Amino acid sequence: MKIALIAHDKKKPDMIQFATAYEPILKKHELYATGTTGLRIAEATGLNIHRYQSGPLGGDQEIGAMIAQNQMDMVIFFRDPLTAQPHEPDVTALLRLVDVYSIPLATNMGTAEILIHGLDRGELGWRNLVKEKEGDQ
Ligand SMILES: O=C(CO)COP(=O)(O)O
Repeated sequence: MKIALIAHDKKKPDMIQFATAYEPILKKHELYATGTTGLRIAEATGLNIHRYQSGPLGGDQEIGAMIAQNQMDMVIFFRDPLTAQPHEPDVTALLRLVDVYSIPLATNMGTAEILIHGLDRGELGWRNLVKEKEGDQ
């Protein structure tokens, strides 16, 4: 499965904690991240992670483009609900595409834990069916 990991600055410690705790599960999947989040995760863990641009420089949009091509299976995006972001329109656009394509999304640690356990139990298998169907068209 392809998983996007994104965290706003004040939520990066949460993301590091999450990626460290679930490294054994995450390492079985293809990981993508916005620039700084990806760098921090790579520094803190042994995870191999494809890094896009930093969020404010277009990273959210790059991940959005993958979603638009049905190439992303799960998004874990620890947003900071208390700080204004200069690229808020990009954040909104990414979250909109997640809903357009019914991609499982966690915006906080509580939901991320549930998603990652579901992923490990193989509960995202339906994504392969969606992708196979897309390929048929
Ligand atoms: O701003 C972000 C998502 O909107 C995250 O970007 P960085 O991972 O580059 O800090």
